[in-house]
Amino acid sequence: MTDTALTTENLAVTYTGNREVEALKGVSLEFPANQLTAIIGPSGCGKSTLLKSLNRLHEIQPNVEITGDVLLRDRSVYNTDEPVPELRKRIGYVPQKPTPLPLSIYENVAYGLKIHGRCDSKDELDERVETYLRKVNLWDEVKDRLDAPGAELSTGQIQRLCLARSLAVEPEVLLCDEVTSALDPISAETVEETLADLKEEYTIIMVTHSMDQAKRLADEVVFLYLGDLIETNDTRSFFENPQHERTQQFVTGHTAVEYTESSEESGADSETVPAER
Ligand SMILES: Nc1ncnc2c1ncn2[C@@H]1O[C@H](COP(=O)(O)OP(=O)(O)OP(=O)(O)O)[C@@H](O)[C@H]1O
Repeated sequence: MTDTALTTENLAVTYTGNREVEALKGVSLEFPANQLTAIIGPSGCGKSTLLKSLNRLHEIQPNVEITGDVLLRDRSVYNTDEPVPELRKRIGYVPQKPTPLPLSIYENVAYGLKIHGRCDSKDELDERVETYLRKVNLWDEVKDRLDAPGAELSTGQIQRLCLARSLAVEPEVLLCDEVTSALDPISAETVEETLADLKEEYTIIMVTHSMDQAKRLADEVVFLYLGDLIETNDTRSFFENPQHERTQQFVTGHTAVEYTESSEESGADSETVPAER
């Protein structure tokens, strides 16, 4: 039986600013543990909204209403007294544009370990920093300059440093928001290789615009369309034998997005929208 790390129960998110946008319309899903799930769909279909609502990140913005629930294992993410920063430690988030702390490479990784009192001695801290830098395949590139500012690294290296920083607080789930899309192709490939290694050990949920990346990396695929969950399946079945007509259109690059206020806002139009960016 598949072990489920995270569950959404009829999760609905509405932005209530100048215009009301139903970004997610009652999505019920199970994310399997120690696997990588890719969330895909046309622009404006609710991918980022779903990802951010998994660890309550969307609450940073004003005018957002949410109903339903998210369960981490069997504990509610929304109906809980647990402070949100503690929750976000257990469900980490890696953004599209990586931003290192204004600290050294070493301190970028040590920061979370120190704050959460996870190391009793300097030796242990050194060991843990090395462990996490190795996990993201960065150790060999930085071991001789650990005191250099994190910001001096290349964008691809910074993305891996940010991954190491997220892993250092030992999250149960890692949310990755288009983490390769701001990178040059070689850096993107290196980060992708790192994610392929990490998925053996971590539950990763990743938003991607690239179907090729989803095919290469994902164990499971979730397909959203205008805020609705259309189909979820293991990656091979999803691409080789899509069950839903909309999925078939999407995987063949012929998704026609209906003209709605929300699709207008997100830049989609009524013409055929290419599935790949
Ligand atoms: N802060 C906000 N206020 C109002 N509407 C928003 C807000 N954020 C997102 N939306 C709208 O909610 C819908 C879903 O947006 P979301 O960013 O989740 O989609 P997405 O699939 O991640 O899009 P993309 O692929 O373009 O990044 C879109 O119609 C978008 O315009």
